[in-house]
Amino acid sequence: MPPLDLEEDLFPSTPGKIKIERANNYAMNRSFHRCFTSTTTMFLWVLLLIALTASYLSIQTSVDSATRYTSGDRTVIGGRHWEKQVRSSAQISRFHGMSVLVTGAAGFVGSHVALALKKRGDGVVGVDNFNNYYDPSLKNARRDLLQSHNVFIVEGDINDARVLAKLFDVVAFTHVMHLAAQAGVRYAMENPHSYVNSNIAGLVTLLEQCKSADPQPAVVWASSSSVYGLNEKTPFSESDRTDQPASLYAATKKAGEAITHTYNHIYGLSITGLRFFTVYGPWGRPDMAYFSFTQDIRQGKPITIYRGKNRVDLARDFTYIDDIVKGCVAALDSSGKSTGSGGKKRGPAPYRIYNLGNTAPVTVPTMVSLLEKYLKKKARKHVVTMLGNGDVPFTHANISLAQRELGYKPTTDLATGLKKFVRWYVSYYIEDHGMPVYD
Ligand SMILES: O=C(O)[C@H]1O[C@H](OP(=O)(O)OP(=O)(O)OC[C@H]2O[C@@H](n3ccc(=O)[nH]c3=O)[C@H](O)[C@@H]2O)[C@H](O)[C@@H](O)[C@H]1O
Repeated sequence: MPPLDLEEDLFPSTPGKIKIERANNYAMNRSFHRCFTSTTTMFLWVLLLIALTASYLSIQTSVDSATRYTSGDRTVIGGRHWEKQVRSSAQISRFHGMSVLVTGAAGFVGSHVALALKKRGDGVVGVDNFNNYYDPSLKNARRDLLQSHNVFIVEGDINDARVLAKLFDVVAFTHVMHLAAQAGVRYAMENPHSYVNSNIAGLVTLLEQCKSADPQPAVVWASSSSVYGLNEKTPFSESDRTDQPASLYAATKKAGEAITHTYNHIYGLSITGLRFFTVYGPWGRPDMAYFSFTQDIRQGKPITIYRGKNRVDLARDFTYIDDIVKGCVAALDSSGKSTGSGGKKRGPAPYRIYNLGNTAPVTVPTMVSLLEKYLKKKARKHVVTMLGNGDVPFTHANISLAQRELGYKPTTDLATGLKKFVRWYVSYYIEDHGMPVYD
């Protein structure tokens, strides 16, 4: 009789060292036979696998290129079902309504703007690449929210000209609200190319599509307060210099302003750039300080607070999301028409830039005390001198131009806005997941 543990002995834990010395002849013959049979079977399986892979690849290359793209719910991009969803989402339900393509629609500002437009009866289609710069589950939740209001988000990248072309084939967008971007000031030191890819290459791909479209849409897009860089004159006005960016993020936004200007000049695209000032609020970005501080304070983890030279506190003109949404919608409403079509300019078109800030800078330590109050928990603060990481010491918007031309008037101070944020945070992360509200 063969030893009971024979198979175990023939497949020892150290690969390549088969302990045959304990096996008798009977076992060797049997194992040889088994080995032979299993090698033949394995060979047949490998053949089958190769055949399957080859036929799969040939099917893939022979079908229409559009079928290679699938949306988040596996809808084939360019397919009939996809087209139906896009058309339905773009349906306008108010007199003189717009049809707006919102890029970055699963993002923080994008999801809020898309919803606001849809609620007032505009047609809205979103596009977003659902990247993992921060937790994609938050982006999926925003998508679900929009879906429940019949806003469809196409899962695609603004660098993908074919996806954009298909969207414009299906819908004659009157406006593009371009909010897709690589955000974050300090992350640019870790991943510089993602900024160039999204904020420059992606922007150009989108503008190429807009310029070729007939009719051309008007474009409103997100620039940033960071273009003011190392300026010391406050508050920051649109006419101030923007030639000393402190981060690559800022540099790509500044480049975006120059790039959009050329598309306005050469092709007659109506362009409005909005310089957002540290936007915060419910459904916000987890990479931003107010959000990550909230998470860390709740979990009893230490937070790092940067401080400027000479122990000066850093300050931001924190702007609440609802105010930003009003500014975006007003910019769309007042954008004026693009004059070109099919790549040809037919006359001058508007080129505008506005600050959308709150005009009330608040220091970072004050922001932290507000969070402590609403979370009913003290932060474990670790204060360090600001590193040379792209940060600027303060921001402060002069919003008189936006006030005059867009009727923009922010109404939410940081205390009120953070309270709303914390309320959302608790309901989204804690109550919805059955965890205790406060530790
Ligand atoms: O207006 C913009 O154009 C930008 O706004 C936002 O950038 P910022 O104003 O830098 O916001 P955010 O990171 O929340 O840091 C806030 C403050 O907390 C300080 N900060 C930050 C992190 C930390 O660990 N500690 C700390 O003290 C930090 O030093 C700073 O003083 C957007 O992220 C950016 O995408 C862009 O839109």
